[in-house]
Amino acid sequence: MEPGPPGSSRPTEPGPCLSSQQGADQAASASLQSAAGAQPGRHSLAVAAVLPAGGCGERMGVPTPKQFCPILERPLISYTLQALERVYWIKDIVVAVTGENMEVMKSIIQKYQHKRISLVEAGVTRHRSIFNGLKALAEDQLNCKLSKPEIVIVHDAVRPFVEEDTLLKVVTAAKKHGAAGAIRPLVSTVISPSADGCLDHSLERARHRASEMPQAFLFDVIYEAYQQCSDYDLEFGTECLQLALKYCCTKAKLVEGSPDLWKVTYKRDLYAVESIIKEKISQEICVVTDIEEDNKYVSHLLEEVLKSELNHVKVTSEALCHAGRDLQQIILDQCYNFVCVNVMTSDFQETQKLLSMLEESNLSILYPVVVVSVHFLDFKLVPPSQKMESLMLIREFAKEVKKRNIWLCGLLISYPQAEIQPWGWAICDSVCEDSDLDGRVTE
Ligand SMILES: Nc1ccn([C@@H]2O[C@H](COP(=O)(O)OP(=O)(O)OP(=O)(O)O)[C@@H](O)[C@H]2O)c(=O)n1
Ligand SMILES: O=P(O)(O)OC[C@@H](O)[C@@H](O)[C@@H](O)CO
Repeated sequence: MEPGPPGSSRPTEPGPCLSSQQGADQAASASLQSAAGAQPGRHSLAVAAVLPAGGCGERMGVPTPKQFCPILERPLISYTLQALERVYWIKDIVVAVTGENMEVMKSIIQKYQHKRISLVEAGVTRHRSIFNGLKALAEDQLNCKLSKPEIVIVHDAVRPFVEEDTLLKVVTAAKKHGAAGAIRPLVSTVISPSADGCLDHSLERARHRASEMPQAFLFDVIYEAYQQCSDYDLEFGTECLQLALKYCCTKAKLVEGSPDLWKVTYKRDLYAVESIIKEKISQEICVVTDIEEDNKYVSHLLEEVLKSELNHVKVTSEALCHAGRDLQQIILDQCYNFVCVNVMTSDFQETQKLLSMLEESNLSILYPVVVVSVHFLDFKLVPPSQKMESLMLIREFAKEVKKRNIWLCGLLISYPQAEIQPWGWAICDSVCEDSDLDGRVTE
């Protein structure tokens, strides 16, 4: 399932469009329309976005342009596209990529089912890439399916953590002031060196801010600015707000942005993005079992242990049966971590049912889903050799489902039937298909 057309249900958290967020989105849209002077239902504000993604990522120091560097096996730009797609009142997203990366970009759009995306050729500088995106929106080009928006958002493709409320703030401010941009407090003090490489003067840090993204403009303002822009500015400029001021006398409204708005520039930033994403999608674990009394008892014990061990994580449990309607809701609410309990059985039937449901939901298109298949076997009834042999079958499952971004591992708990305690897991043998799990399962 992928993000739907505007007005459809939208997820509140990152991930495919699975959960209904109609109410909150309508509230946001109403807020946007009313604040922008437009009337809901009568005159909706036409908003589009331009994403410059034509750089080579020199400072990243790797062969792959940073916007295409993988985070949890998915290109960085796909996270940014998904963040913008969650905002259904952005009607078009124009991405500027180099000719050599056009096919790569098209394959990303297809694989992750991105919608409302149009591609234009990037320029040799960021400003030229942005200008090319604006030209596509200005209906300057023949048979172009895009229409000119009232407001255009400009957002770097390498800033994946942009939230709807920040976009709403800059768009609302741009409607009123002609231009708006997100800012953040400076971390380091800005200094000005003299010609001989010594300190000439420093700026008072408290009186200055870092210019971030997103930025938003009345389309006519920023388009006019780019059309008037000198070659020098197009070549060496880094600030769109400055172009609006210099060429259109438009003073941008500055909007305080959130800490996560930073631009991925150096290699360390990739590790930070991965860590933040893992944290976002590790907020809930669902313990899944069938309705057998043994399983329900063990499932309850397991849930209690997880709740006590992982107090920052929401732990829920659901029965796999009842046609899975309850579990469907858990999946719709975008839980990405599942523990499937199998007591005195190692045929993985429950786990297979869960895997099938997860594959049907398309939940793992955008983020990896972790499934831990836990097998409680009474070692007096099941000889050790047989228990490990049956568990090894899970490796084959794991290889197969990994292709669909589902990370499966097995945990065998051998115990004497009478001794299973909420805290006492006797002997654990685990079979993990992929070491990447460590960052998710053990947290
Ligand atoms: N000719 C260019 C240069 C940059 N960008 C885009 O502008 C955004 C911010 O630019 P920056 O962080 O400087 O990206 P790079 O130029 O790729 O990085 P570097 O300066 O390290 O090469 C990025 O999404 C980048 O892809 C672009 O569309 N066209
Ligand atoms: O110069 P770079 O292309 O690295 O980065 C562009 C940034 O300057 C820009 O995204 C913000 O400062 C807001 O304009």
